[in-house]
Amino acid sequence: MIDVTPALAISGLTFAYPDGRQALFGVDLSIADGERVALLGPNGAGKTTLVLHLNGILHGGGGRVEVAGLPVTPRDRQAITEIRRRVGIVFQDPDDQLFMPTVAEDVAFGPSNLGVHGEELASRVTEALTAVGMLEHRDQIPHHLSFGQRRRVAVATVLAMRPSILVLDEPSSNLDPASRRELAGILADLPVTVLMVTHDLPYALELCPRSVILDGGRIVADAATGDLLADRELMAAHRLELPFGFDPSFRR
Ligand SMILES: Nc1ncnc2c1ncn2[C@@H]1O[C@H](COP(=O)(O)OP(=O)(O)OP(=O)(O)O)[C@@H](O)[C@H]1O
Repeated sequence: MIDVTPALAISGLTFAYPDGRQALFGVDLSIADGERVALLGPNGAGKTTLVLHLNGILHGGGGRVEVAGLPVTPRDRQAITEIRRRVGIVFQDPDDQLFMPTVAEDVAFGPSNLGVHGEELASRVTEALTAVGMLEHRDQIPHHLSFGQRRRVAVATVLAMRPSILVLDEPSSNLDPASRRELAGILADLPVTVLMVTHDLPYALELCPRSVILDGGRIVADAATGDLLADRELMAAHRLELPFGFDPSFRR
């Protein structure tokens, strides 16, 4: 039988911060295994709030989040450890994720905490660093690398956990054009389900066949990325702007 359990299933997710500000108003989102989806929306739309629910950092509102069929239940420590293995979040600032003396040790840190050791650990480190084109830097001090290289290593630290879904928060931010393009090539080849939060609409078009627009804590559109970006009224209504001169129809 074919397994049709979605990689991510969110239903009726609501959340208000302790100061009373409601950030999510009943979000429903299902992502199939192997899909690559961009999460778009203006500042303050609720994108980060949504992402922080995927591994239980934020919780306590209404609704349900399931990762590969496993409910995100933050009060169950064993379940949440498994969820944090399954949901790999690459935060915007790689320095939030790199703190060991060498690149290889940073990549080994997560899996070794889960009890992976010896040859299995070594092969995961090699595999993850190879996937991001950073194997030759394995013995370097992370903070001696360039920003773009550190972002790639941050992606490797998450890949080494063999996540069922990779969540990328603004992966192209602060990269020069060549690094941005190289990272796109790396991300396009990863055999993993991806949810990418981005304001970089050409990047969304290049990497994600499907996009979801979140605005005011609600999903307001969910369609093929090319179709969304070509809908000028929809884009303007949600403060989404393509770079000057960029024509999304060229890429479809
Ligand atoms: N810690 C907090 N306490 C209270 N309100 C918050 C907190 N964090 C975010 N918010 C509010 O929740 C709403 C959603 O914010 P969120 O950071 O999720 O938006 P975003 O879509 O990620 O924005 P951006 O594109 O600017 O990163 C905003 O109104 C924001 O002011």
